[in-house]
Amino acid sequence: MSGSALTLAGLLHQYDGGGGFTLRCPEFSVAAGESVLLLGESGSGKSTLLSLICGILAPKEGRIDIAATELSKLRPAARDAFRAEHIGVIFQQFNLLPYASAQDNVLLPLHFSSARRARVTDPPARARALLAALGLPEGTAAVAARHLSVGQQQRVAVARALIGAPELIVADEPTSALDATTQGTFLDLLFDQCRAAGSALLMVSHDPRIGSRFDRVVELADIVTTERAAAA
Ligand SMILES: Nc1ncnc2c1ncn2[C@@H]1O[C@H](COP(=O)(O)OP(=O)(O)OP(=O)(O)O)[C@@H](O)[C@H]1O
Repeated sequence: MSGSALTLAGLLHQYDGGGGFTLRCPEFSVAAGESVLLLGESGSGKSTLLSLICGILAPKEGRIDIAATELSKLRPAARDAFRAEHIGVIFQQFNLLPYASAQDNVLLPLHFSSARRARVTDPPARARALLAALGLPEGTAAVAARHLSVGQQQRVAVARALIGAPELIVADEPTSALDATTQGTFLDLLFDQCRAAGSALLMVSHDPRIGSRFDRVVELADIVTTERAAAA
């Protein structure tokens, strides 16, 4: 499994509440260091699939392998620890700690994973270097996340995902709040950093225009089938 950052097989997920949304993914994989854009309409199940891949949701059936570990076999606490160590997640809403500085937000994953921490020689210096490489103005590292612009918060979220070079970066529409020019610059920086860290990148979006930057573009509908329970 050394050539694969992520492998899904026979996956089945069903939400207990809500509209009875069911998602099946027979097979899908991302190679080590590969960048893949997953395209799908709103409501098609992109975030659900990413939550399964990150171990935030557990599948009813099937298996998820990341970095040669069967994530789907782990209990919730072990899945959280695994995520901290092997996956950098960039959420749609960034999920930054609002009162913590940009630098402290970037350092957060290292508190949850000693292995990831061990891969960074000087964490504060690395956090500042990542923020600078992602285009944060000098001095911004000390500013509380809640005082940063949306674009700056996006960069902090990316630096937090990248620190400690996890095998897989998972990004849920990270450019949705950016204009076209800023989006291009942001993606250049994200790709540079993923390449430097050797991380695979799986990004979901509904915007096909960014596809040319990726090694592979996949339509969600080609890898998953979904069903909704009929309304009562
Ligand atoms: N917590 C939940 N409980 C029950 N059903 C849910 C839950 N979250 C999502 N769903 C259902 O799953 C479907 C897929 O949602 P999901 O967020 O995965 O889609 P998406 O493609 O990421 O959408 P968007 O692009 O708008 O973020 C939704 O239409 C909704 O019906």
